[in-house]
Order: sequence, then structure tokens, then C-alpha cells
Amino acid sequence: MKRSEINQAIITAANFFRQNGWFLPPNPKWDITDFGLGSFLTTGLVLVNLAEEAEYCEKLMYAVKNQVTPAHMHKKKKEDIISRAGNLIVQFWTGDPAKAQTSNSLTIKVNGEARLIKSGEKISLKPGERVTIEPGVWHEFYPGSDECVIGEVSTANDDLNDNFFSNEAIGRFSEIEEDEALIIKLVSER
Ligand SMILES: O=C[C@@H](O)[C@@H](O)[C@H](O)CO
Repeated sequence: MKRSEINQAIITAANFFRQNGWFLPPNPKWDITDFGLGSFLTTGLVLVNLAEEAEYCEKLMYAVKNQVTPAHMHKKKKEDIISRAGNLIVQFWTGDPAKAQTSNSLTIKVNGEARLIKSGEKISLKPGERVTIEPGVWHEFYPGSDECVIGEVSTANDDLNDNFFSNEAIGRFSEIEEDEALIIKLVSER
């Protein structure tokens, strides 16, 4: 990713967070990624790590319409993904979507209530709504609205070792091309 894209993503996300009443802590831990695919507005995500404890974590995220966080799963992390502002679409699979599915259906908690869905089904979240994703469940998400503030509340987060993507070309952290001065270092650069 170009540094200029990262700087612009930080400014845009910070503005949208503020407009929607989400205030960041001092020295926010920014994590901007294009998942190594080189097309940030197609496949990309802005994240701020708010709480990083051994027992729990919290993130605030930002994406624009159709900007995908691609299909992946976590072997250890259990997480709630929440629409905090805007419409968020989350798609689920029982197994790696690039491979044959082990089962046709799975149970996902939507706003705390178990719902039986088909593998490959999408759930659309309005502001305030959440899904609970157990370890091993494959998922991807993207906003259906122009912009979206996305919350994540989870067990321990380990972005280096606990993200398994369907697309093997993906890298969780982007290589950065320095085309202008940085405004803040990302978590991957600290
Ligand atoms: O599902 C998304 C989350 O687990 C993110 O926290 C993760 O960093 C995406 O790779």
C-alpha cells in the first residue's frame, strides 16, 4: 500500500468515527491493510485496536461500501462483529469457501439468538446489531451502506498467527510504499 493511501484512510475513518460519536483514545493503534492484494478500496479494512488484553480485545473498524474483508477464519479467537453505524453484510461458511463444504448449514448467534443458516448465507446487520462468530467459522464482511463503523469484541486477538485466509495470496499486513511522509505509525510498524 502507498503511504498516501494509508494517511488518507486514517483521516477519512477518523472523521467518520467522530461524526458518529465514536471517540478514539490518545495515540490510537491504527492498523490499515489491503491484505496484500494492492486494491485497498476493493479488499481492505481500517482497524483501531482499542483493548488488547490476554482475556479480551476490542477493535473499532471502518470500511466503505463493498470494501471486503476477505473470507477467513480464526482457530482461537471468538468474536462479535457489530454494526456500530451503517449497514454491514457478513457472509458465513462452514469451511473454506474455496473448497467443498463439510456441512450445508451452521448455527450463528444473531443479536444473541441462535439462527440456523445455510453455508454461504449472508446476514445483514443494521446499526446496533451483531453476530457472534465461533472459532473455525469462515466469514467475510463488507458494508452495504456508503460507509460503516464496525465494532469487534473478542477473546484474545493474534493477527500474526490467528488469521487463516481462503485466498493464499493474502498477507494480513501490507508492505508499505513510502510516497509521502507518514502521519502515524501503524501497529505493524511499532
Ligand atoms: O473478522 C475480522 C477480524 O477478526 C479482524 O480483527 C482481523 O484482524 C481481520 O484479519
